[in-house]
Amino acid sequence: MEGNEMSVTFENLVFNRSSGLGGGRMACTLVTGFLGSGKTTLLRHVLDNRGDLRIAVLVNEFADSDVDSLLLDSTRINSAFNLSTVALTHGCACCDVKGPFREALQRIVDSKHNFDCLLIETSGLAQPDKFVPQLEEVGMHLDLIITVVDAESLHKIININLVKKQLEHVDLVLLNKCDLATLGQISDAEDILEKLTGCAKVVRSQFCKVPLDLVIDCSKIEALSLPEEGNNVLPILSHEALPKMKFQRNVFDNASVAVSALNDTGNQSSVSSDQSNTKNSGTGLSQGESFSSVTFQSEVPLSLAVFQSEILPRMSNSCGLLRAKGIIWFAEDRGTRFVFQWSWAKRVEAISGKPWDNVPKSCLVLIGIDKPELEDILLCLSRSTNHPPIISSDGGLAKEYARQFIKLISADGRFKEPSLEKEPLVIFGVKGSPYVE
Ligand SMILES: Nc1nc2c(ncn2[C@@H]2O[C@H](COP(=O)(O)OP(=O)(O)OP(=O)(O)O)[C@@H](O)[C@H]2O)c(=O)[nH]1
Repeated sequence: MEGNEMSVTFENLVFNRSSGLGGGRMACTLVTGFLGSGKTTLLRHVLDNRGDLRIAVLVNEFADSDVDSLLLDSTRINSAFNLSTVALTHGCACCDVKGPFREALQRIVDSKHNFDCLLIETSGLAQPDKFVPQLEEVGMHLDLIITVVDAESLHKIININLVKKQLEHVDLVLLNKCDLATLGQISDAEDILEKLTGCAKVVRSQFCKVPLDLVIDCSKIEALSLPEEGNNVLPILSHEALPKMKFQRNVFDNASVAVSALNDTGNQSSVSSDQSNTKNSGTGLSQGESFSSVTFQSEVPLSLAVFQSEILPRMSNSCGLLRAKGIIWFAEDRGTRFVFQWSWAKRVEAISGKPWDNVPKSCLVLIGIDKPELEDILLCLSRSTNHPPIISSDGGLAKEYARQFIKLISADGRFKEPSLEKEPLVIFGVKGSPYVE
């Protein structure tokens, strides 16, 4: 199915809506699922195809940097609403019941933008039931709990308590990444899900492309007149937006207190880390395993060569890394914003995206079960921002760069033959230019 296809029912609801929200409670859809299963992909699909629906989005991330907001491209979505992004300014969404998450919910309820519904993406390590009381408190109606599942990997993670919990109270399971799974794996996964969830609906998907009325409640929507824009409205919120704050987490049943911290390094790149203990069992994650996250941020570009030759192999060889995601600025292609994704199934994706619309900066989150290993990768990342000096003492490296550059422009008919006489300096000019002899 194509991403922009909407079901007839949904179209009717959107285009013929005449009665609805009124005094009723705002409907909320909670999206949950293990690390890397496709939750953000689902949100992006809904937002890209929302028509004129006003959908508020809250993102709750295990790590403490604003990566999911970056990946969701909230600036673009917000400008479609003609709204500014407002960051949560205190605490962590799912742990601090009376804190910023509750505040954000309240602001969405009170918003004069009259949002049609709210989508909450929970962290890949969160339990959905933790969110329910807070929604009730602000008078929201939890309409649907969706769990996104990686069809190919379900059998490997199904013994993890957290994964079972995420499937406990679910209304709809999106059996995602069906393009990567065999038919056998898909039907095995469906058997597992039937046993675990009982009557929950299971829908196969690729990149979460499902009709929108499956995942959001369109039934109570009324025709909207656009209210005046205000500065304080928040269609996309992410508690990750404040990486420098310290907070406590309590994501898991019996667990866990974690404190985030931020350290600065000398080269304008920074790292932060936090840790949560949980009790899990299953492939790769044993009882008493502890989840950690570290964040790499840098205003200095990374070397693509080092990234490819050192960092990717290190990530692939790591047993403790479960997930990496973020935006990367590479020295070799400074104009392009790369979106990087790495899942624990060792799938790597680096998409060369649009040009930067703000100051270029890398922001990469690593989540895993072996903190020293994560920190080791972090160190490599930090080192990859230390590019070799252009002029070395013997000029050797610079000569090499000069030779490569000469090769490049010699092949381009628009340039005059470059001069090699003053190596490592290259003298060249555009053909017909009066400025260069
Ligand atoms: N091949 C394939 N890749 C997919 C599919 N759905 C999502 N992905 C990719 O899987 C990676 C992870 O997707 P996300 O949507 O970021 O996963 P997530 O659940 O939000 O991840 P966390 O928030 O870190 O837990 C990205 O590279 C997606 O492009 C799918 O159906 N097929």
